[in-house]
Amino acid sequence: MSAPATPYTVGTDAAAVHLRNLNMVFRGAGSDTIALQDATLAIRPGEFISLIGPSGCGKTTLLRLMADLITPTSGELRIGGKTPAQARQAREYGYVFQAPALMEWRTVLQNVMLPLDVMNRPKATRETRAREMLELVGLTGFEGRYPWQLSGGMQQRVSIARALAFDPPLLLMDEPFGALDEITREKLNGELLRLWQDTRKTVVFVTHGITEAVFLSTRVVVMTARPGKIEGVVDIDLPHPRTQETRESPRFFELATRVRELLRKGHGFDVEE
Ligand SMILES: Nc1ncnc2c1ncn2[C@@H]1O[C@H](COP(=O)(O)OP(=O)(O)OP(=O)(O)O)[C@@H](O)[C@H]1O
Repeated sequence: MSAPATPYTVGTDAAAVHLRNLNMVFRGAGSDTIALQDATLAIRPGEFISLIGPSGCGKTTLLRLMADLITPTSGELRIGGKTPAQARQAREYGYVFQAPALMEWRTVLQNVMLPLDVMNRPKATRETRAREMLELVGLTGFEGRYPWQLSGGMQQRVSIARALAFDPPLLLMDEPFGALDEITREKLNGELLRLWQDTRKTVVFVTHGITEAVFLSTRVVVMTARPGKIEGVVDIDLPHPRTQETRESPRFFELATRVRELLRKGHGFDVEE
């Protein structure tokens, strides 16, 4: 276990995501908000990284910067060696939002096919690919349903299938299971891990849940608010495959405690030894 003061770094080209001294300031009428200050991090291809921290610490801002939805105030950001704008054009990432954001008038199959329609992929391959993705997330048999006919967990699986449809190397996930009950969330955590192992995508996952972060990740990035900063990084050395037993192991408890300590430190609380 480690929480290096300077996060792991690799050469820009080797990293799936590389940020160096990244800053994001939102200019307000009266005051500015430093949403992200001096963030440096390199994410290796195939890693599962969770971003955890209190409300307002810049987790979504960091994800939006990676997705080229906003432009940094200063600093460097590369996605697979490309600028965020180049990466967006090259469709390097899929984005999963907190709310599934499905189109109500399209069936499950049509929702998953949507990005392929937009990209004008050959018609014959669109449906085959969408069906494969639905199988991957365990929704075979539900192709003809409409989003409103599905549970929240199933809707979120459809949005994951949609994000994977064009096979991006990077998956950006913003609290995808935040609105779900604990049991459904644990089930989807297991499914997401299996999917990650099958596809070897790089995943950047925003969460408020310590156990969720520890269970899923190769590393947990702990952030603090006002200004938004990376407080520390915890390596998660739990073996795979991870199961219910993993959650109950002493090592799991130790790692969760380490993440919790960093969160408390960021809040300015005393850290219990
Ligand atoms: N478009 C914007 N304009 C002005 N301020 C913004 C904007 N987007 C975010 N902020 C501010 O930047 C800070 C970081 O916001 P961000 O949404 O990244 O936090 P977060 O860690 O994702 O929070 P939460 O856990 O509540 O989703 C907050 O203070 C927020 O109010």
